[in-house]
Amino acid sequence: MKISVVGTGYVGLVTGVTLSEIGHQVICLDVDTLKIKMLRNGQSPIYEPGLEDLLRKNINDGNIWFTSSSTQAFADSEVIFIAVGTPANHDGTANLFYLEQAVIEIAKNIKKRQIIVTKSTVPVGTNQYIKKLIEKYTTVEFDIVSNPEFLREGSAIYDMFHGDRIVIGSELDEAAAIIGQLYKPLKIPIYKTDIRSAEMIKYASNAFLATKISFINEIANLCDKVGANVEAVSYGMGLDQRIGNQFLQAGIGYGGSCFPKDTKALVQLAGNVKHEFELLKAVIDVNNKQQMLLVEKVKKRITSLLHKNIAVLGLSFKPNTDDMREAASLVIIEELVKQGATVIAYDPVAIDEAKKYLPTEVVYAKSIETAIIDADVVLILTEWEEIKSFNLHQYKALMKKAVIFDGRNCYSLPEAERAGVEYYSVGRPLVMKQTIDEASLSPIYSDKKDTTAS
Ligand SMILES: NC(=O)C1=CN([C@@H]2O[C@H](COP(=O)(O)OP(=O)(O)OC[C@H]3O[C@@H](n4cnc5c(N)ncnc54)[C@H](O)[C@@H]3O)[C@@H](O)[C@H]2O)C=CC1
Ligand SMILES: O=C(O)[C@H]1O[C@H](OP(=O)(O)OP(=O)(O)OC[C@H]2O[C@@H](n3ccc(=O)[nH]c3=O)[C@H](O)[C@@H]2O)[C@H](O)[C@@H](O)[C@@H]1O
Repeated sequence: MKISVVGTGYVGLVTGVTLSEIGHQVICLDVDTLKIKMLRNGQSPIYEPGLEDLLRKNINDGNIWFTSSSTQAFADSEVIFIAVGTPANHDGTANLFYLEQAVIEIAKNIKKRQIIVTKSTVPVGTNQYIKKLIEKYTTVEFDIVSNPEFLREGSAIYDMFHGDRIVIGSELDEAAAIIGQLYKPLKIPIYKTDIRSAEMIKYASNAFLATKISFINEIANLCDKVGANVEAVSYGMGLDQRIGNQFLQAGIGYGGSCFPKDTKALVQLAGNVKHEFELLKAVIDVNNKQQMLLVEKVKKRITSLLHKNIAVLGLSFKPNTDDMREAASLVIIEELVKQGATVIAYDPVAIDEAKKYLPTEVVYAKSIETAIIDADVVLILTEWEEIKSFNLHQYKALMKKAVIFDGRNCYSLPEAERAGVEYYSVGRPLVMKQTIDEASLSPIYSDKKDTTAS
């Protein structure tokens, strides 16, 4: 099939490359000419495991092309996928500016009947709006399909080939059948529904996953106070198949380009129809507090952050991506810098991207070793494999005193105990075996016994 994809970001590029891999002829359009230039040279503008190899293979096989010309992009297309960004406005509503621009370009340039598929995450009712907008600019016939995307960054290619479901929202069985057929080689279950329900499935799914995370983070905070271990708790909960073991990893809260914006957009959407989504508001609130929790623990431990060297390991919002959008590290590092600390940051992949977002005072290290060597305290913010597998004994060997605040529970407690480090994690008991300079230590968990007993 001849397919056009509008927007070559995480979703557009991965979709385009996947569709080309399963036998379609794909042309991708982006207004960012630099991206198009890189893509034509077989270079992926984003770090996504497996993406660049698949991109090059399909460029060489003549299955995928890149352009910044709308005329060229829609000259032969039968199906057009829209995958432009829908970021949050200041008030939390979805910003549809890029979508509107893309839709107008499509409407002005299509010459024959098309199926226009919305992959971008859009509020319920947007596809209906898109339909009306297109009709303003063209008399060419077209059908609208909502086909929300569920891939995760860092495992996007895997997810495209192994997704749990493909949701197709359409008012016309024929259009839904064509899109279903297009995806057939992926052998992923297809769920066909109406357009509004498809739009809602996307927001409800992200909101539910965010709820699971905030829930387990609240349990973790409670575990901290009553002396339980959240790892054991989430494992025990997850054994119940009705609960499931995924998305119960406690930490410093969710970040990324979607959970934060989509939860806010759903609250706004509910507000528009005079429905107070109290539960989701609490989920967002818990997440905002969770991001700062580690800093509060550090402050309790070393009293003042002024002139302290703080090593931060991991900057991206999750491992295996260089995406810094709404990463918890942004909020945490900004606070550390504000309090007068010197931040030495390390990330295996995201440093170049991080520099665009972080305060200029931040110093970047080329390795974990160089980041921690002069540090008073280490903060682990992203569970990259390299960080998780870094030997705990190295902290002990390299730092004057190994004080680690692990926001992602990367190490087991016995491991930390054996290494003799002072180890704070999320929702798990403190490990503090080494001899501690009492003068610099305030009793962060000194009330724990009392609380447990009460
Ligand atoms: N990033 C993710 O993991 C996922 C994102 N989504 C949704 O997919 C949509 C896209 O997200 P991302 O890929 O992360 O965005 P992105 O910001 O990475 O990419 C968007 C791309 O669209 C291009 N663009 C903007 N206006 C354009 C226009 N008029 N014509 C052509 N290109 C244009 C931009 O230059 C950019 O390259 C959003 O609605 C997002 O919520 C859904 C599932 C997963
Ligand atoms: O709409 C989207 O953009 C996508 O949003 C998420 O994908 P993504 O944000 O790429 O990554 P996740 O793996 O979901 O992680 C999101 C955040 O939650 C955090 N998280 C995740 C799981 C967990 O148990 N605990 C936890 O704190 C991660 O560290 C990360 O900051 C969803 O998982 C995708 O299905 C969806 O398509």
